[in-house]
Amino acid sequence: MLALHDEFAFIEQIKPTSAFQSGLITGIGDDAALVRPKIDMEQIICLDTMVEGVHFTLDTMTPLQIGYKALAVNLSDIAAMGGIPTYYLVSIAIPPGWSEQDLLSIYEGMEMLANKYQIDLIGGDTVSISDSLVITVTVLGEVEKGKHLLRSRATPGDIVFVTGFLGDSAAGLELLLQHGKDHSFTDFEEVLVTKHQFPEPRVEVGRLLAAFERVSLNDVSDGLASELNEIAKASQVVITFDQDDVPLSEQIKIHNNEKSLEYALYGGEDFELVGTVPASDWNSIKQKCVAAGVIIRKIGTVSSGDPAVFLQSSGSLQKIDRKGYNHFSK
Ligand SMILES: Nc1ncnc2c1ncn2[C@@H]1O[C@H](COP(=O)(O)OP(=O)(O)O)[C@@H](O)[C@H]1O
Ligand SMILES: Cc1ncc(C[n+]2csc(CCOP(=O)(O)OP(=O)(O)O)c2C)c(N)n1
Ligand SMILES: [Mg+2]
Ligand SMILES: [Mg+2]
Ligand SMILES: [Mg+2]
Repeated sequence: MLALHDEFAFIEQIKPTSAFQSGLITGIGDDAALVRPKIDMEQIICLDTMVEGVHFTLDTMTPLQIGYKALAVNLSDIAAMGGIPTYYLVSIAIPPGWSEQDLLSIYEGMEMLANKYQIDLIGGDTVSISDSLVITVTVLGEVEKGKHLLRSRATPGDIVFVTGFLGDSAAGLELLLQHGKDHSFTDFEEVLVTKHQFPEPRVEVGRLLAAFERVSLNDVSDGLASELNEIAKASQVVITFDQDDVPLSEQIKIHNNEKSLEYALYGGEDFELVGTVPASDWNSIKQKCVAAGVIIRKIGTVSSGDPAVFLQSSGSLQKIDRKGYNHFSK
């Protein structure tokens, strides 16, 4: 079955009829989009791709969830820079077998977040492909001049923090691969599965952190071990975190207590934020997160030395390498 009869008729259907952003000059319909950047802001630009068979299958995610997550993972990268998202573009390569309704559902999933964050779809590309669906979302964002958050700003003496719970998405994926998305999951399994299908990008936390003087920040796409190593390397510091402080949900402990730490360290796709701040800012940050309804936990400290990450558990220290999700070593 041909996915679409007419590429142009499809584009007409997904074209927004109104805009949230006042800086939008021309969106969908010309050779390129035109936007007017705000003079006192820096522009942020990122993209992430999701590939059928690699990031999702139709057994793990509905078309609506695929769309939602393709935008969510990019909003997570904007959050990790401390930014406000503004616009997005979508490139979609569609194989045979996908109905027009499936494709509209993908866009509906993206719209859920676009409406929440008041961001405009301003362009993209629609092409055919032989086998697997590929969706690439580009997000533009902005941050006050000098207020962007980098991975490279950790300093000895900082505390290390992480938002939310880690590992739930990987545990949810395991359940989905085992039973398929149409299975009737128990309530606690449903929490894990939902975390995999509808991750919440931590844009509000990124914004509140951007008000602080010095924060290093990264989002958890490939697992805590990988992200902490990225901060350690970018900042040229040592990070030590405590096994007992890794935030694990009640649900993951019920699902598989023994493997829960492994999911948290190496599973990925949590899309929480991990970073470091001066110890003097910690209480204030914690209070602001609590007020915003987001869990945030201190998990470790930063010290000087050759870049490395260590896990502390019952008195012993274990070096944690940059293992985690890697597209080319499985
Ligand atoms: N094929 C590519 N061409 C150019 N830059 C790339 C490519 N792949 C990744 N990057 C860049 O490498 C950096 C790390 O990418 P990635 O690990 O995917 O980041 P994240 O995990 O935050 O999404 C980013 O700055 C990204 O833009
Ligand atoms: C069917 C299926 N198999 C495996 C996974 C697990 N998985 C795929 S990509 C990925 C890591 C995150 O993706 P990546 O493209 O590395 O994101 P980025 O770091 O660029 O944000 C994980 C854990 C999945 N989501 N779905
Ligand atoms: Mg990426
Ligand atoms: Mg990232
Ligand atoms: Mg990413």
